Amino acid sequence: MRYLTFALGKGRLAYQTLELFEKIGITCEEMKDPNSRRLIFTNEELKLRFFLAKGPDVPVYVEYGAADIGVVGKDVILEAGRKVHEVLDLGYGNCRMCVCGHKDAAELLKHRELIRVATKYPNIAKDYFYNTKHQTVELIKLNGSIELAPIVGLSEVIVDIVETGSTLKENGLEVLEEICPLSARMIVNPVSMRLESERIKELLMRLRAQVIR
Ligand SMILES: Nc1ncnc2c1ncn2[C@@H]1O[C@H](COP(=O)(O)OP(=O)(O)OP(=O)(O)O)[C@@H](O)[C@H]1O
Ligand SMILES: O=P(O)(O)OC[C@H]1O[C@H](OP(=O)(O)OP(=O)(O)O)[C@H](O)[C@@H]1O
Repeated sequence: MRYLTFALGKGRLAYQTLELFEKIGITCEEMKDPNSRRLIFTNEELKLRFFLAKGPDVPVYVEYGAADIGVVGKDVILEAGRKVHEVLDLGYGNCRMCVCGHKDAAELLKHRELIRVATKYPNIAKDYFYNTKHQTVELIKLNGSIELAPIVGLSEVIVDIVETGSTLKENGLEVLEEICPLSARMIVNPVSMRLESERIKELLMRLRAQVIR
């Protein structure tokens, strides 16, 4: 039997992903050691391999088949636009992709003015403004602390993740429009889906039973 390989997004989602796998009897204790520099972990008994990767790299590993399965946020899947099958909403990492800014920027959105939009997610922002809203905007790609942009005058609005809303509140900003809800998702390589369909279906069935609870 060949190994099934999993690419798991590092960061916020990693702990809950490992917990979920543990619930269905897939354990990888070594992965939890924060001091380990080891990159890939094997469960010989179940013929599984796991590795943690930066979120945006997960769909890349899965599209190329270097990983059969990936777990990553919906935001990353939408932004990456890779040829992967999204098979399951895992029900954690819930947040929203939103257009945010100072209250008065709502008028600029309403009148579809040519505004600057700062974001870590240019593809999601472009799709929203051009295809959903039919509004021409100037996109500015940033890599973090996106809320700074409207405060220092880099842009009128931002497109970013909102979870509790406290980052916005503490910086005098608010949600102006909601783009879509987000959560952790499981993705599968299309070829693996066919070649390993029995193993993947069984895994999905067991995961679904946990997710619904
Ligand atoms: N408050 C939140 N902020 C950002 N992401 C969140 C939040 N809540 C849930 N998520 C989900 O968790 C995923 C991973 O978030 P995390 O912050 O670890 O990654 P990241 O934003 O790529 O981090 P970094 O840029 O620091 O590497 C996101 O892609 C998103 O789907
Ligand atoms: O609604 P909240 O609960 O406040 O969460 C949302 C904030 O968290 C994320 O930032 P992150 O902590 O990943 O840092 P970053 O801005 O450097 O990416 C996101 O980009 C928002 O800034």
